[in-house]
Amino acid sequence: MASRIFIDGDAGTTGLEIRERLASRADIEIVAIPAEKRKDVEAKRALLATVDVAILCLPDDAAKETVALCDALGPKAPRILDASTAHRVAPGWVYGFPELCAGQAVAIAKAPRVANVGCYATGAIALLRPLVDAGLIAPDQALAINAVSGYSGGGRQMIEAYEKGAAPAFELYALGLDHKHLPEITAYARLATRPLFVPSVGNFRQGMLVSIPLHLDALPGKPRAADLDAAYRRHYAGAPHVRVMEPPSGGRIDALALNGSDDMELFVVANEARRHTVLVARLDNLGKGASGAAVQNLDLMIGA
Ligand SMILES: NC(=O)C1=CN([C@@H]2O[C@H](COP(=O)(O)OP(=O)(O)OC[C@H]3O[C@@H](n4cnc5c(N)ncnc54)[C@H](OP(=O)(O)O)[C@@H]3O)[C@@H](O)[C@H]2O)C=CC1
Ligand SMILES: CC(=O)N[C@@H](CCC(=O)OP(=O)(O)O)C(=O)O
Repeated sequence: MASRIFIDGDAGTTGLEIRERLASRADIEIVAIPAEKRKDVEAKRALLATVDVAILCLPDDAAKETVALCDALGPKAPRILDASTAHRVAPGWVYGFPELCAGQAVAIAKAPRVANVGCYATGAIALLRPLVDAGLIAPDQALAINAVSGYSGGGRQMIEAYEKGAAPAFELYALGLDHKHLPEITAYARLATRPLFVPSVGNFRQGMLVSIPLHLDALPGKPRAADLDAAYRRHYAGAPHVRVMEPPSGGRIDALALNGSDDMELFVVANEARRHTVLVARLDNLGKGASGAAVQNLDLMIGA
């Protein structure tokens, strides 16, 4: 029997992308609230009681409201996959990043409530966690993470601002140094010291790079860049959506090259003579950074 899925927030950027990815699936029945009632609490409550999984593609406060509606349904509550930031480090929720560590995909498959990983966090944790687990980065290492995203990462309002020419071509933001992805990056990369995170947004719709510069001599055991690359290859062997790449021959990495894909690529670029390296993750913020990851998690949850 097909799994019944309700996408709460299906008119938004992430919701629409998920709907498109699921539209042709015979094993999934998408159920929806008529557009004019899409924020109506009673209509939501009634539908939630009839579905297997609710996927929340809402601002954080609205996601919390829908979770409260589910709580009130008791045994009739659907399983939840929340794409917002609201529950990523909350007790009782499983973090929706199947490649995080051995056992994470199984935990997602069984979980009643899964918090889909954040877009920047996907790149940052993918780069950091295997190296922390391998003892190549110390949990208390002083780290700085840089990133650039396409403007669709900011949802409908940012998309509208860029598309009417009312936004700068490129800017750094979150310069209060307290971006909303820092709690999940710190927790799931197993860091004891909160990293610095400097995101930026540019005048292109989608695409993302997350990069972490490191002095090799500041790392435990003073490894070679090849040791970091080898740790990634061990960690991601058999992961269908993550590829460890050779360093780019021209010394450049295009942020848009994975657009339209649900995969992520990792690079270890280095100047070994200088003992410098930069770890880079490339992804589509709407693909592996959001809707592609959500479908990957949903497939685990429904056993597809
Ligand atoms: N864009 C991205 O790259 C990523 C986004 N996310 C997360 O996904 C969530 C959605 O983001 P995104 O799709 O970008 O945002 P959008 O602003 O594009 O979409 C959000 C949608 O939710 C609707 N909405 C707001 N309140 C309610 C409600 N009470 N009931 C039903 N619908 C409601 C909005 O309608 P209206 O506009 O009319 O208010 C809008 O259609 C956010 O939490 C975001 O952090 C996660 C990963 C990446
Ligand atoms: C360009 C831009 O504004 N990006 C958003 C992050 C995208 C997003 O919504 O992230 P989640 O995966 O956590 O939902 C931001 O920095 O707030």
